[in-house]
Formats: sequence, C-alpha cells, structure tokens
Amino acid sequence: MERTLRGWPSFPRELPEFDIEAAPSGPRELFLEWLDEAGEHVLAPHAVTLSTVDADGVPDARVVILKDVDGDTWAVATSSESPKGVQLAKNPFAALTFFWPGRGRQIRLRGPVELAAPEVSAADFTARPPASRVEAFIGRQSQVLEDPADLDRAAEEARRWVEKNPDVAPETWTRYLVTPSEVEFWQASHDRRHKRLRYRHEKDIWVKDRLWP
Ligand SMILES: Cc1cc2nc3c(=O)[nH]c(=O)nc-3n(C[C@H](O)[C@H](O)[C@H](O)COP(=O)(O)O)c2cc1C
Repeated sequence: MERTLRGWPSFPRELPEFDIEAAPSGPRELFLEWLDEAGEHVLAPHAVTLSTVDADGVPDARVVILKDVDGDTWAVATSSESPKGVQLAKNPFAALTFFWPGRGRQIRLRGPVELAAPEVSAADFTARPPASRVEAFIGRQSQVLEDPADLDRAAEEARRWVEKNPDVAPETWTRYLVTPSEVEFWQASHDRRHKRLRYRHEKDIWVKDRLWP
C-alpha cells in the first residue's frame, strides 16, 4: 500500500508561477486571482474544507461550498443544527482550506466566525435551486438514517412545503462569515522549493511573511 501511495503523482508537469515579490498588499485580491485561475482548470474550485472544533476540543472537517468573498470575510452556508453548526455555536472559530491539485496550490485561512444577518441567510437559502432547498428543509443533517423510506417521506413533505412557500427560509439555514486573521498561499514546485506566503492581520494592516517550505 505504502509503495502505491508513494508512486502516485501529486501535481501536473506544468505548474503556474507564483511571484511572491509582486503579491498584493492584502490576501483578498490574491485569493480572487488564484480562484479565477483555478476555475479555468479544476472542477469545483469553490469547494473548500471547513474545519471546526467540537465541545471536547476535537477537530472536525468537511467540504462545503464557498458562497461569497465580501471585503475581508469568506462566507459558507449550512444548517445551524448540523454538527458543524453546533460546533461553531460553541466555538466560533474555523479554518478554510482550498486545495487545487491541478494547479499545485493550497490556500489556508483561519479566524473567528460570525453569523450573517438573518435576511442574508434567508436570501442565500431562497437563491438555492429547488432540490437544494428541499434537501435543506428536510434538515436532520448527519443524524442516523434508520430507514431510507423515512427520507423519501420527509423529502416529499419538504418538497410540498417549499413549493407552497418559495420565499420562506428555515430559521436554521445560516451563512457563516469567516474573517481570517491569517491567510496562507502555497504553490508547489517540482524542485520541492515550494513557495509560501502568509498574510497576518495585525493592527488593521496585513503583514506578509514568506515561509520556509
Ligand atoms: C463538494 C461538496 C460540497 C458541499 N457543500 C456543502 C455546503 O455548502 N453546505 C453543507 O452543509 N454541506 C455541504 N456538503 C456536505 C458536507 O461535506 C457534509 O457532509 C455535511 O454538511 C455534514 O457535515 P457535518 O456533519 O460536519 O455538519 C458538501 C459536500 C461536498 C463533497
């Protein structure tokens, strides 16, 4: 097994350049640049690993979709009753990790998390396609499903409800806003001299540090 794992390539032969000296003064601009670039090459560039910590201090992580980048906040959305929602209520800090193997790039962000205004969360919900709204209305995310027929029944009930109430969002649907205190950009290099640039938010300015690979 170990040999198989070691034999798999991680990155394509051609990798993009990362000119650290020319990096902008804040991470948002560079993030959007890399996201756009990734969008031309990889599937789901907006899929991101959201890491949280539970009440016992044990980390948890799962992939979600990035909903927006507004100013210095990165937004994701989920149910406040899901395990990650419960974890964020107890411990409102998170990390977001983007990995685009096709570009040899990783971006890591970490910082405090706030809830968007209820009308913003509601608008996020009503903008979802009907099937996604039904799925979110069913709720009970990550609970044990004893019988798949229970899901069919709940989905049918939710479908009827959503059809009759297209502008209503469940109170549990929530946009979470991550305002990073640190953002790190990582660019793979075939000679292993991977390039890393970290932005640290300090007294209202972004401090840039180049990191050892
Ligand atoms: C590509 C992808 C995108 C996903 N997007 C979301 C999302 O935006 N919101 C969400 O609640 N779950 C999303 N999921 C499902 C989560 O990964 C996870 O299974 C679910 O939210 C339950 O997580 P929890 O038990 O840690 O709360 C996505 C999964 C994948 C693979």
